[in-house]
Amino acid sequence: MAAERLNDSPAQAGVDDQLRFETLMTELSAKFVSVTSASIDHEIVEAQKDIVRALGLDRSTLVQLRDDERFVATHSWQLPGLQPFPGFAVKDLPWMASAILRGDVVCFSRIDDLPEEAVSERQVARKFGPRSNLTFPLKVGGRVIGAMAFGTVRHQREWPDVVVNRLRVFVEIIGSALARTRAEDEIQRALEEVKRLRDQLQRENMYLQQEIKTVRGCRGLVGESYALRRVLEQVEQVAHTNSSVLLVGETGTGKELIANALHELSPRRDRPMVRLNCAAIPATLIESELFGREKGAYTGALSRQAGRFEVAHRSTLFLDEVGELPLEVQVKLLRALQEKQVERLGSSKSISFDVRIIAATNRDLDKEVRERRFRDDLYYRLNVFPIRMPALRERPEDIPLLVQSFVHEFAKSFCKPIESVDQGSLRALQLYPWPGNIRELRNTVERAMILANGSRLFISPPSDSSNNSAPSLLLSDAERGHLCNVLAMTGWRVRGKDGAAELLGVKPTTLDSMLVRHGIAHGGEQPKSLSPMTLDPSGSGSNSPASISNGRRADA
Ligand SMILES: Nc1ncnc2c1ncn2[C@@H]1O[C@H](COP(=O)(O)OP(=O)(O)OP(=O)(O)O)[C@@H](O)[C@H]1O
Repeated sequence: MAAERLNDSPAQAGVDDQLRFETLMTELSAKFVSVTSASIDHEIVEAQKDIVRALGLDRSTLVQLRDDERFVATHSWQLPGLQPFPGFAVKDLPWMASAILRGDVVCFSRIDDLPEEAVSERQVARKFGPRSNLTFPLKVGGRVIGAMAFGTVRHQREWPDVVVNRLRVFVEIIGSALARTRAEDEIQRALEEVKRLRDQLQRENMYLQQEIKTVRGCRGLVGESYALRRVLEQVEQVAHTNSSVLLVGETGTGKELIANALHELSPRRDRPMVRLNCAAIPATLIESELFGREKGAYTGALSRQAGRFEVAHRSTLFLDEVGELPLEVQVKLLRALQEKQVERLGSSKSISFDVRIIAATNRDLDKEVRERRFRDDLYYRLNVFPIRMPALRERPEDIPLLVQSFVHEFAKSFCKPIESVDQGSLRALQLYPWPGNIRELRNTVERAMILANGSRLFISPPSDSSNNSAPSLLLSDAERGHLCNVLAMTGWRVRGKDGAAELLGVKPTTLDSMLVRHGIAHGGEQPKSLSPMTLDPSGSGSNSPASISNGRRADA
């Protein structure tokens, strides 16, 4: 057998056998350089088998030191019929354990070769073997983590230097392979943890995005008037299309909120809506804001800048105050919308975009077109789906709900626990024409909240409304105002003696339909503003307008 020959002196050893052993060790070493963590355990046992057979041994065992101070056999191979070596506790074989932990090679051909102090080792070896043994410490990153042993239990043998040296190198390679695959496992575990955290973050992100949408979407809109519900129906109809939407209405009526709602309900909601307030940017800069510019495109263009069309690619571009666009920019905007391409200022390269346009204006664009301040072709292009935002005076029944919503908002930020709003104040607010609409109402409530020093809030309508805008001369506004005044006189009673219908000289049913037409109340019901208005003092664990008692919000 090859092992017997290797046992002999080098002079007697067959060159072929030695060559075969060398070849085996080279092959095994090469294999362990690239072994994967999935196959290393199997490959170690296979190598033990090959080495035991090549050297004519009986068994090989790889033990690893565990926290409980035991060398546990993790890989072993032995000839059929032999018991595997079970491993040992440090305290049971102290001489062997400390030799291994020092990093010494333990080699004996006969049990008697063991030193005197190896008392337990001798006893165990006599009882269970081995009769000859060669044990190498197994190191990972310079630290002893176990040992690999080769031995005989049926006969004694010598351990020529060539065998010891080759096996020592091989065990070092096993140690490196274990270190590498352990590190790979660690990296794999770390990657899996990173992936798990990333998935979790993605889920949380989606949740937060959804939350943001909730805040930004229709839910920020308070009101339940017929006029507002009609607007929200239109929003629902057009949101999912790519059509341009033109929002028209007085300042402060909620056009930007509706633009947000349109975007958030559209398939483009995963990307942020891009805004441009055409009135807030000097005419000279609007072009570069819209279309972008190359560095040096004009004096002062110190850097390259992408235009809003590029930024809004696959999303929505909200052009607020579009009626303020200078005529020359209107031409370029129209061309960009027709060609779906822009060129940055200072560049001749065309950049394609896919952008949905929502435009808003508080100007009367029909009139602007007639007076040639707004291009008719651009107007038709933007006015594909017009939505008219009702003025607040057209929907006074929303005022109590809006007031509640704003009171809650400011009560929280000013830390003022308001329990109720004075009913007389609410009626006065409903009679006020609100030229600045909801923005003005919000500012009015904010002012009242700053001045408030009790649990009941009194709110006075702005006194100098005439400074803000000229009174409306429309017959319908005058009629509406008169209806509200008479209703206020009768305590909002429509029917019966001294009711509003009698005072106005009309049938109660006629008054009912007039109230509906003006959006004051529905079907002769008492207007919502008359119901006792009490604010939930605790905020009911939520700061959202929906949590206000009596409060209702529009939800598209
Ligand atoms: N239905 C509503 N419910 C609650 N708040 C509203 C509502 N409509 C408008 N607001 C609030 O009123 C203020 C003005 O709204 P917004 O800016 O959308 O109006 P706008 O019509 O775009 O005004 P402008 O034409 O001056 O730009 C904002 O604070 C907005 O949150």
